[in-house]
Amino acid sequence: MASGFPSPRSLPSHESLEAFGYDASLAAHLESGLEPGRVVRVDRGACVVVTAGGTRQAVNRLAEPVRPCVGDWAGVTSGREAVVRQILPRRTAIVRAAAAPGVSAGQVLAANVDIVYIAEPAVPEIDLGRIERLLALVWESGARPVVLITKADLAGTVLPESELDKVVRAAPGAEVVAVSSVARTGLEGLAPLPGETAVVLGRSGAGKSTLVNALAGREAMATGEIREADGRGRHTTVHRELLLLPGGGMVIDTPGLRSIGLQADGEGVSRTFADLAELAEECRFTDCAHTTEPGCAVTRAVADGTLPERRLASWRKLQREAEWAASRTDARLRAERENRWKSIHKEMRGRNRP
Ligand SMILES: Nc1nc2c(ncn2[C@@H]2O[C@H](COP(=O)(O)OP(=O)(O)OP(=O)(O)O)[C@@H](O)[C@H]2O)c(=O)[nH]1
Ligand SMILES: [Zn+2]
Repeated sequence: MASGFPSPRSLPSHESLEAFGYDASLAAHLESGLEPGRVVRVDRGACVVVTAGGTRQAVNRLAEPVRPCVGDWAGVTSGREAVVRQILPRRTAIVRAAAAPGVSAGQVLAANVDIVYIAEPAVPEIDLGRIERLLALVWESGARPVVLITKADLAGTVLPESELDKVVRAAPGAEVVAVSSVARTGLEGLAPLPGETAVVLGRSGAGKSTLVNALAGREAMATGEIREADGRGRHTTVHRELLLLPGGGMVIDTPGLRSIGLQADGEGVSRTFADLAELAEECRFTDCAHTTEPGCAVTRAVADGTLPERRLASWRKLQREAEWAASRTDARLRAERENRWKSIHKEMRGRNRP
């Protein structure tokens, strides 16, 4: 199903809602009178849900300003078309800052995922900063990141150890694997376990859809050529889609990410730079800014080559961005609170009038 919506169909016998990960703790949140369903495809606002009765197109009738996103568990009423009336609490959510200026709420890229494959191609060159940025997003979400250096077959017979080592050092706490979807290397043991959901994130042309097809064992997603000039992709995938894999896990393909803005100032950045945080504990001053302070363990590590200067700069940049995003969120929440109070006061004044 590379393009177009599926016509309503019944679930094959091996596909039940449990196969998509439905369980008692989700059922506990379902409003009475609604049927559970998982959002398996989102394409410019239109979505497809899978319910016990089959897969069908859905329309959104949610009261709150929440948009269903791929991976969501929904409460629906269903006829020929399903109607989404509730979104069950998300266990995890991959959220990036909204691209549009003036909009402070983030965009949920995928929900209820256990694993995020961060796809970064080995050629023309590995962008460590992009990996760190995505790692911050993933650690923040509650899902487990796995960094995949894709197209390893194009980087010589094996990806040089030194290259891979740089990635490992930029991704403390995360698994790093060199893979080739074409030569089928590095894929063993990669697929999510039965009931688990993975999502692939990365820039256009990183090989996300090719990887999803390799895991699915069929051409489920269309793949694209990359531009000769700059080795970038052409944004072949335009929708987000969840597939059930032969092994029982699920994987979500997504369109190439143009921007990866950080949304919150939580655990994300500090976990991504856990090595730096550990070094900073050894600085003489607890409020060390790691610039010109004497006894700074961070600048010492840069000087003796154990910490790449690039990584320190990347940390500063992402931290500043996350703090700024958090302060904007605070300002927005404050404004919303004030507006709510204003309208309550106005209403009370109206009521007290004789
Ligand atoms: N040699 C080689 N080429 C690959 C590999 N994986 C993907 N490619 C090629 O890279 C190009 C882009 O792959 P896609 O899978 O379409 O990339 P994508 O990340 O899904 O791109 P968008 O859908 O635009 O976001 C295609 O020409 C693929 O054949 C690989 O492991 N080895
Ligand atoms: Zn310091």
